[in-house]
Amino acid sequence: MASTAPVIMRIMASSIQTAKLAGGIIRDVLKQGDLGIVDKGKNDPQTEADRSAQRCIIASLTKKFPGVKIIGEEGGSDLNVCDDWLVEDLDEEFLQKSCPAEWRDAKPEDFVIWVDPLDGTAEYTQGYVEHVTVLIGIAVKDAAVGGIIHQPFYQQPDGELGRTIWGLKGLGTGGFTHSLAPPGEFIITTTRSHSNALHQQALNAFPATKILKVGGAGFKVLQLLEGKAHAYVFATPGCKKWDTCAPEAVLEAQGGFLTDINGKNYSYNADVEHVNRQGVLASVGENHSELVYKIPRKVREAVGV
Ligand SMILES: Nc1ncnc2c1ncn2[C@@H]1O[C@H](COP(=O)(O)OS(=O)(=O)O)[C@@H](OP(=O)(O)O)[C@H]1O
Ligand SMILES: [Mg+2]
Ligand SMILES: [Mg+2]
Ligand SMILES: [Mg+2]
Repeated sequence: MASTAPVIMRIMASSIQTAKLAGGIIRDVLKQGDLGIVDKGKNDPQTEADRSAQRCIIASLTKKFPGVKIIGEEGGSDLNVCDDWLVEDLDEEFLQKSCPAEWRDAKPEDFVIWVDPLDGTAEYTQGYVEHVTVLIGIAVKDAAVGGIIHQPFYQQPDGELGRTIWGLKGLGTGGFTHSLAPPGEFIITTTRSHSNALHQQALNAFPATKILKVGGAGFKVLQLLEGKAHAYVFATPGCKKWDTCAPEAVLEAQGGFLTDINGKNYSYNADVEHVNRQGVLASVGENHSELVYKIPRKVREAVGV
């Protein structure tokens, strides 16, 4: 029987299942060995895994939600996919949850789904597979509201590969255990493949006890959620709306913040510029605005207030 749950609950439940299948495709491409790397720009690779995972996600979500706008990192995809790549089912456990009142009446035309089929592509090609995530972000009008972060290479205690983290503002999060980062330290997580002089100036302004250089916006936000870092700093343009929509929604559903370096949330409607011009600053604590003011004015002015 078709579910009568509100649209946002069905999009979330379908995205959970779709992200898992996309994760399997990403593992399969690596196993088979020919990554089919194409350079989209400087330090901006695309592989067969990015292309195939995107086709699976966009074809599945388009078929299930024909009235919803979907924007994927890898551009227009051929939606004519084999049945094995079409996800029909919804995550039943998620569907049992109660929909927060604020999203209950949202209509298909209110949504934009931002898809990053493989976040951390540079790291995927270099063997840092634990940094890789599949990101499906759900915006209602301007706001990032729901998100799925799937880690295809996460090893479960029973040996199974992959785990799926979700967050919906007003409902909460699932799929991981939230921990706070160690008090008395200040650990920053940041890019390992897209640094520059401006970004370095911002990093230098923080009293960091440790700097973790890892790939992907999804993985960095997981480090915040699991207490491995206190703040995620990226003080330069480069990452895009599909990098931040899902991580922002999951982090904020857990009480954290993901904003530009001026402390402002990005907009995620269908007409926004894809590049996050004012960088990224994310944290789990209640001192987010203090972090904003640590970034030197000259960095802020160069990136654009
Ligand atoms: N300068 C530049 N050029 C092109 N692409 C860029 C740039 N900076 C960040 N990104 C994209 O942002 C995603 C995360 O990359 P990083 O971990 O290096 O940076 S970040 O700190 O999370 O922004 C990662 O997304 P994926 O392409 O999905 O892997 C990067 O491609
Ligand atoms: Mg990319
Ligand atoms: Mg990305
Ligand atoms: Mg990507």
